[in-house]
Amino acid sequence: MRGRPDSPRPSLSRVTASTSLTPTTRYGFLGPEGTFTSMALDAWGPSAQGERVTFGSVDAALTALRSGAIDAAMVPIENSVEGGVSATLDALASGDPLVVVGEVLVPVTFVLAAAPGTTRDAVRAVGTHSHAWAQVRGWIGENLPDAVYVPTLSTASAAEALEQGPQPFEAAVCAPAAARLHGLDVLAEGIGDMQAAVTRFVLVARPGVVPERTGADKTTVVLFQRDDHAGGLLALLEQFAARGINMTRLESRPTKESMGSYCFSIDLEGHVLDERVGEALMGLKRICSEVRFLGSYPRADRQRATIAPLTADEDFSAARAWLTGLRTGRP
Ligand SMILES: O=C(O)C(=O)C[C@]1(C(=O)O)C=C[C@@H](O)C=C1
Repeated sequence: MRGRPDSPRPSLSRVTASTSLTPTTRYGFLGPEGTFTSMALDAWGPSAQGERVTFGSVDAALTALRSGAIDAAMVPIENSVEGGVSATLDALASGDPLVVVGEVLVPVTFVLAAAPGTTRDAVRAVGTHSHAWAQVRGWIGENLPDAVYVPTLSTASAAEALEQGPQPFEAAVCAPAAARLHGLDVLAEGIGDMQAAVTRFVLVARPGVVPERTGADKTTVVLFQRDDHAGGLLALLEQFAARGINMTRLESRPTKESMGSYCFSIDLEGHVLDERVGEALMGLKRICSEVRFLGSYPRADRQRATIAPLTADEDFSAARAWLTGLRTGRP
């Protein structure tokens, strides 16, 4: 994993994957139009011809996906300021299997917006999504120190509500596009505490076709340990280290079964069709109580994996051919 960021903020970027998704695919997302999630879906090329279905939460979208009511769902999974999106990580770690088929990076810019004519002095309460609130806390603390926070289902639902009439909040924290869409006045722009904030979204589908290997891929897994013992996490990570596999995200999440019981949600560089990734997954399958495979998919930044010496596909094939020779008496 990388320590400090050393690359500039990405522009909105997408990757389309060759999957079973077609122009008639029904895409679910956290609505209404104007959310950052809707922008992620806009950036997902093939969605242009599909049907767009809005939901009030990530859980509702994933439940609809599992039931077959929609074919794919765009959900936030990671934010450069707030870290992993727990609602998404937890919903993917349990229940009927779902897989990630692609990812989109969306730069996140917030405005403070209100019904026309509202002044900043009149703002006593602010409505927005909890993740957005966490990203503007510093600005609010300095500029509206007495403002009360009112949680809403999304940033755009706060903006939409203000257009409809008086609410328990006078202003919304939302994307500039949502303020425009709902005819709101922008009272302040660029109010995010980190100007370079980016949210990573993933397109999730029911298991089917695995997106093609591109050489610039990620694989997401959730690992459940058999038991709690000293060095348990190290044993899991060794499976990656021994095969030269870099991780891009590692988080522990409670399994919710008992106090102190955690699983590990991991993104790694590479595709399940890469020999080194396949071998690592087999190693994990041996030592974990469950390895939940959440998909291999093209990276949004198209950054190719660095293949460490002696971990290329040919190195694994040569070693396997050698073992076959030994086993068949023809070394
Ligand atoms: O409310 C929205 O606009 C969303 O798309 C949700 C969401 C999130 O869940 O993190 C997406 C991106 C931003 O980081 C803030 C909120």
